[in-house]
Amino acid sequence: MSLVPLCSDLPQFLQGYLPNATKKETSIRPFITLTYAQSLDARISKGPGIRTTISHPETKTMTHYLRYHHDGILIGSGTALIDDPGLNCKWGRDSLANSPRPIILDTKQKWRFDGSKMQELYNKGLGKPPIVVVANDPAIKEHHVEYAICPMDKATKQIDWEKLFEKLKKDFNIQSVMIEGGAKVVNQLLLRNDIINSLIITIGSTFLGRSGTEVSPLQSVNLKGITWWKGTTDVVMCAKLDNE
Ligand SMILES: NC(=O)c1ccc[n+]([C@@H]2O[C@H](COP(=O)([O-])OP(=O)(O)OC[C@H]3O[C@@H](n4cnc5c(N)ncnc54)[C@H](O)[C@@H]3O)[C@@H](O)[C@H]2O)c1
Ligand SMILES: Nc1nc(=O)c(N)c(NC[C@H](O)[C@H](O)[C@H](O)COP(=O)(O)O)[nH]1
Repeated sequence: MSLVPLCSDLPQFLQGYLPNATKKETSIRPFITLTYAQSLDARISKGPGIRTTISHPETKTMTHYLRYHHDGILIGSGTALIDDPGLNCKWGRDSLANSPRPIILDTKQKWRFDGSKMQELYNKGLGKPPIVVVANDPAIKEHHVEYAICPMDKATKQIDWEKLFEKLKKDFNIQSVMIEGGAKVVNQLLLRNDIINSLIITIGSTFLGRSGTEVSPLQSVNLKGITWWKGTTDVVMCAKLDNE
């Protein structure tokens, strides 16, 4: 399905929140944007296993514009398994060149590239092959997939985000990453003002109800540098996570 044109005021609205392609990034980590679409009751889907459209076509195009500006796009295995996303970039002329590298956080190796929409796009020359994040040398190695081995923290049984992003930059030359969900990933990273450079949230004018998958971090989070855009049915908020 093709995209509707990008709203003319969105590039300027987003400008201060995107990685600066012309400025040499000196940090040991890539520029990281956390982005997702939520309902008015802070749900990102109708419930476990239900792929749910929240964004208006205008903000869907904005998501592809954001993909255009990043080297990598990271999602959790939950999203990969439920949504079977393509994660390519349909904005601009050259889909392959403009697409970010998909990065799937799948330490339990449940997701397969084989048979996925990502593979279909890769085979058609419309998307890049993924990097799968694993904790140990993978038991199964799929053709065209690269693996980022990132040890788990023994206490939390989670990968160390800082080490992962450092690895993505050092070993895969990923200078910017857009994080597109899902809830478990977003809830962790909303607390990481030391890692996240920009937060871009689309809010759709719908309620998804209490059985929906909720985005709500463990503790309160303050924002700064807040700015809003208003579309036909959605609003978009850009902000930075505060250090307080
Ligand atoms: N509206 C949106 O913008 C949006 C975006 C993405 C996903 N979604 C929805 O979100 C839902 C999926 O969310 P979810 O929370 O179930 O899954 P998720 O995508 O957050 O993936 C969770 C999985 O990722 C892995 N993971 C996450 N953090 C990890 C860490 N620190 N270390 C190691 N592994 C880690 C684990 O395997 C975990 O089970 C789906 O319904 C999807 O449609 C909505
Ligand atoms: N911006 C946005 N609005 C939504 O309404 C929605 N449901 C998502 N969800 C993000 C999730 O990761 C999806 O799986 C991918 O957006 C699908 O990506 P593709 O179009 O297949 O490339 N994102």
